[in-house]
Amino acid sequence: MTDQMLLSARGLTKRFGAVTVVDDVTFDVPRGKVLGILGPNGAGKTTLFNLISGDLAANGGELSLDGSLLSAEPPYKRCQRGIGRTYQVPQPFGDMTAFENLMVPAMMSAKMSEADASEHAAEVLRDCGLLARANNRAGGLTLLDRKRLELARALAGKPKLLLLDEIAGGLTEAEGAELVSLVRRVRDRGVTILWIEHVLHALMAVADSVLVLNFGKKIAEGSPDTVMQNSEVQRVYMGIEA
Ligand SMILES: Nc1ncnc2c1ncn2[C@@H]1O[C@H](COP(=O)(O)OP(=O)(O)OP(=O)(O)O)[C@@H](O)[C@H]1O
Repeated sequence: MTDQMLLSARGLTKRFGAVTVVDDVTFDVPRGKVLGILGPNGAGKTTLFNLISGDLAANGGELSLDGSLLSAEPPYKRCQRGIGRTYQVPQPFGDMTAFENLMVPAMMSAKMSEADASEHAAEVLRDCGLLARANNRAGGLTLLDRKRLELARALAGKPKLLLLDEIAGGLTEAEGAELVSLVRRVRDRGVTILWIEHVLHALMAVADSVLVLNFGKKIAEGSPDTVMQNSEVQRVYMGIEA
């Protein structure tokens, strides 16, 4: 590993009972780059995120961030170390406003003062197209706005590593293009991103490289073009037989 790598995984393994859902997975993510994660349903992609965010403990292997091991640190510690994530099913504090939802990670994870957090929260809401909803109760937002809020909450904690779990599904073409441009802006500010996404054209528009999982094992890794031409990826992910 070199100091150009923000995140490194070595032999990462997770079992549920007798089933190994993340199987000896090794990869590096260079700083400031976007790594796309692909794989069929049940391949272990979200479980991989849960291991990185600390929502689940691994059965084996090692993860390091910024050159130091992420051992048994709980999720809130990992947030404070700069890991932010979205969940497939948005998890806002439903009774708080959109703005208040952002104040929590800005103050608790990014450790900002109330005044700085407030300014940052407003900027993130604007970036994510939610400024007009700042004072709306999160639980009353539409699904699209809850998805935007999910991303905004992750950004409000000022992550250096951002884990995006299927944020493009169900968007119109224009909304998808807006999302791609937002992810690019975030990357251009120096944030390193891992993005699980089935909406391939959105992912391919941003990803610097792609890693493919199948039954928990890494089956391919490389540039988007190379990976999409890989015959095993075409077979397991796109159902194309050679
Ligand atoms: N807490 C759990 N207990 C038992 N099995 C689990 C648990 N979480 C996930 N699994 C199983 O682990 C496997 C991998 O699930 P995971 O959600 O990581 O897949 P995925 O690649 O993210 O799928 P999708 O694209 O459908 O979101 C699946 O077979 C799933 O049923």
